[in-house]
Amino acid sequence: MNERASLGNIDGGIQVGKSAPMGGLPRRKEPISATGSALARMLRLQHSLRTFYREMGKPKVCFVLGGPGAGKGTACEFLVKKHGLAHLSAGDLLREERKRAGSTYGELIESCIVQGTIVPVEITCKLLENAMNKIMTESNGEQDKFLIDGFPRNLDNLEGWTKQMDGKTDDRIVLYLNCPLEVCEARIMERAKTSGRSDDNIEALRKRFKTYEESTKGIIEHYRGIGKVREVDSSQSKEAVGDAVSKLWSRTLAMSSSHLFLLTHYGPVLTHRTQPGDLFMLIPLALHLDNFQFSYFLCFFQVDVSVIIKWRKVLTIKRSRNAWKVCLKSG
Ligand SMILES: Nc1ncnc2c1ncn2[C@@H]1O[C@H](COP(=O)(O)OP(=O)(O)OP(=O)(O)O)[C@@H](O)[C@H]1O
Ligand SMILES: O=c1ccn([C@@H]2O[C@H](COP(=O)(O)O)[C@@H](O)[C@H]2O)c(=O)[nH]1
Repeated sequence: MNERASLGNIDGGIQVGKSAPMGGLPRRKEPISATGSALARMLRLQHSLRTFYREMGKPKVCFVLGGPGAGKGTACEFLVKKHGLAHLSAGDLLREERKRAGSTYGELIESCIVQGTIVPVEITCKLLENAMNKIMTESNGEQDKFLIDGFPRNLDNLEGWTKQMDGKTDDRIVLYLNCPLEVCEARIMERAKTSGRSDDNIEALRKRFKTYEESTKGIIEHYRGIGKVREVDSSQSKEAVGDAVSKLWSRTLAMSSSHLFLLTHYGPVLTHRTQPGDLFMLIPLALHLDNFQFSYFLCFFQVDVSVIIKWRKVLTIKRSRNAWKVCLKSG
């Protein structure tokens, strides 16, 4: 499903964010001795679980950046088709808002687009937030992975997003499509023959290039500095770029959302990063380790079955009533 743009306007008024999937920790079966270290472990565990569930419930975001004509929209469409992600193009949302009857911001948006300058973040951010909420609501929370194309473009965007979204999203990575501006120019001039866009002409394009060089590149560098940039050479053919972004998605994004964690009083005892192609199952697990005294393990996860199989040297898995039980092998 291509969910590009056409998804909301500023008056949409839907609340952002969705609550964590679980309210709190499960009750333990046996009391633990109230020593200081046990308490410290408990608190640490509680803290990691809170963080974990807080992050789990948030929409996951991949920003897609690159010069005008670098192929952001094209790459996003590919990812939507191949991986079923939701695609929000900030530019498309602004163009949509510009033509909405009665919009307060239509003229301002048009003037920014033609001048190649950046629309104030409050407007763009609200449009993005409304569109994300619409998708999440309509999919009953199932669609929670978003490609945000062409945003954040400058410092105002970056600061505004951080402030307005206030940790409501899990901003995973920035997909940077690196393409020489001469290539971008040739592509846009070709697109201009049919696009009908008021900024697809050489005069507006030069202004957009200037804004890109002066403002957007700094944002990409900011993200690179914190290790979030994944770069693809988008001067290649559409197929090659599609392949590259798809591999990136599988290796980086899918992996980071599919850890197997077993959490205990002692903190996480087992984590594993899965490989592309692993089998995933979404099963609520109540896990017990028989040999531990206070043994409430928990998981509400994407569990990679092949990982469990690898661990079968030390663990066995039994089904007991409605729960799966993981037991240490004796001997
Ligand atoms: N790898 C590619 N090789 C050749 N042409 C491409 C490639 N990727 C995109 N194009 C073409 O270049 C034009 C611009 O692509 P696209 O709209 O995806 O870029 P964009 O980065 O989203 O642009 P903008 O920032 O202006 O919205 C389109 O006509 C598209 O078909
Ligand atoms: O976050 C954004 C995104 C876009 N704009 C304005 O829209 C045009 C066109 O954007 P495309 O991504 O090329 O569709 C851009 O030049 C800006 O004027 C914006 O202000 N903020």
